[in-house]
Amino acid sequence: MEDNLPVNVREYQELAKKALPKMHYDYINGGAEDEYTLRENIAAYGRILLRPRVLIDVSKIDMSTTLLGYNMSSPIIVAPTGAHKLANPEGEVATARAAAACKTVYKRRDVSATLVRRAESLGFKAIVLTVDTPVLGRREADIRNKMVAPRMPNLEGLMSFDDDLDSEGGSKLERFAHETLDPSLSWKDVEWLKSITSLPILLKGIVTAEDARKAVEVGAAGVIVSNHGARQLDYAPPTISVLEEVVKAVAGAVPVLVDGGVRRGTDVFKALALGATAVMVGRPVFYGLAARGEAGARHVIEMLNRELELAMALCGCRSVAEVTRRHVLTEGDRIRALL
Ligand SMILES: Cc1cc2nc3c(=O)[nH]c(=O)nc-3n(C[C@H](O)[C@H](O)[C@H](O)COP(=O)(O)O)c2cc1C
Ligand SMILES: CCCCCCC(=O)C(=O)O
Repeated sequence: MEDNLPVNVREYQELAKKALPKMHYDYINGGAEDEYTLRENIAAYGRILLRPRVLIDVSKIDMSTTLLGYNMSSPIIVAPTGAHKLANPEGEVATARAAAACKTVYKRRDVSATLVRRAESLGFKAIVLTVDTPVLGRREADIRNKMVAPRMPNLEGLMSFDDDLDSEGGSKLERFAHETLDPSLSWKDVEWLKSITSLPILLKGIVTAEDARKAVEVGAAGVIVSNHGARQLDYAPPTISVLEEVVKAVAGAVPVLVDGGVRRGTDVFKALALGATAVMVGRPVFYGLAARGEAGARHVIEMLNRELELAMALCGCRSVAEVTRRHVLTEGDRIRALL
């Protein structure tokens, strides 16, 4: 075992910053425009307090849960993210064990269909359709750094990558996204996706009760409360602040997942208490990967799991099912208590 291993996600973030070229660190770490939502995704967790229960035998903690009928050892999963090679040469291979998702529908539906077929034949269990990225958010650090579009090996042979994309205007990634992403993406495309696959489809990027209800209506198998890690629409609400609204709207019809700003096991605990079935982490995995390769990514996930286990024990919860709404005190709760 190496000496002086980081003891939390934030320390991994510091190591990642030292390890990576500025352009790559900024791409991974940055958010859209003023980065209000980026800060708030994390800060909003800080405004939720825990209500521990005591004198409960917590000598055995079971963090296992089920999602779409599959057993999982923990409710923490890796968010669908691209470009892991920016963090480490091993890239996605190093984090693949935890990943089970497909991504955005592209302008070229034939490309999307090929990716879906590939996912099916490789034994993936679900498709994640990212619905918050019809166009790319304005990431000013990438514009300043003239961010070069990362290689996307899964698209090789399906799309052309022009290395000479003119970066005069700033981010080459933005240019690539402009050519690739489909701003006309709409609810009917969910129908289309459903028509070409029997895999369950989860919609990622829902932050309102209205869209959550629609997602259930069109037959989504799950809803992911996400603002894309604050990389798309700045001033979108921090995800933990709208999780409960979405959970209520969905009313148990499908599982609700959440991501954005999760940096501690206590954050995972808070999300579970507010009704999430599972919680996804994006940047923390990149930090681990950048700092220590596959071992770092694994350590980050392990640390979050151990932190969750501790939070459960100290709150008197022996299983995920025992984590309830009564275990957290939100800002809203505090305001209502004053009225
Ligand atoms: C470097 C990077 C690449 C990402 N790529 C994708 C992507 O290709 N598709 C997608 O739906 N979300 C993508 N995301 C967003 C994540 O899935 C997730 O919503 C977000 O990272 C969660 O916030 P967190 O980083 O604070 O945990 C990406 C995020 C990062 C940081
Ligand atoms: C089709 C190119 C866009 C890739 C964007 C990756 C991503 O989602 C991100 O947040 O960055």
